[in-house]
Amino acid sequence: MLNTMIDAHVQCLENLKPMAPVLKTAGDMLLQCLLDGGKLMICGNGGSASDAQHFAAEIVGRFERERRAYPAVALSTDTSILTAVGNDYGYREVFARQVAGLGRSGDVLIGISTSGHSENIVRAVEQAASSGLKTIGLLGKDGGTLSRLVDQAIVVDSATTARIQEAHIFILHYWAWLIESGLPQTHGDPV
Ligand SMILES: O=C(CO)[C@@H](O)[C@H](O)[C@H](O)[C@H](O)COP(=O)(O)O
Ligand SMILES: [Zn+2]
Repeated sequence: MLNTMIDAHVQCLENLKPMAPVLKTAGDMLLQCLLDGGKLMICGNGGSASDAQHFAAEIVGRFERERRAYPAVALSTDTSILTAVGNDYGYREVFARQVAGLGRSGDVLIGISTSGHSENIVRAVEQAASSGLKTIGLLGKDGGTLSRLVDQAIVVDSATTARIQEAHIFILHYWAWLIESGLPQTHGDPV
């Protein structure tokens, strides 16, 4: 089984090579947002919530180089907001409500969903559009509903959630590198 998983993982990453232009375009959108004074908002469920938090940490903290902090917020971290909004408005609203409260025109929302169908991500993207944010979907399978809603859809060509998630974190690391390469550096050794 391990060899099968490794082969599928490698194939998923190989399939990203022809997507280089679209991955670069989306990464440049994130970089430009930060250079223009905007912030990144990221949301996902389960493993994708972890990916959202992982990426936000690399933007606010650092990836590989010393530089000033830049703003990125994972919408899966505040349990008081998640429980209040989930309890009062329903789980589908937990991210959209935060986009409504925190999102500003010029910000970018990244919605991460392996199925492309999670309702709370769909609602977050709808809210982002009406609040003037740009949107990127990090998706899988057939891209789902989200592929038709976001400004820039990235669909990992696999039917297996775990393999899609592994490609997603690879893409997020590529974006962290691309963003950091375009931001002013400060003195310090690469990590
Ligand atoms: O990490 C995993 C499976 O590998 C799970 O926690 C998975 O993220 C959850 O089932 C999510 O609810 C799936 O949502 P989505 O990717 O379809 O939007
Ligand atoms: Zn997982």
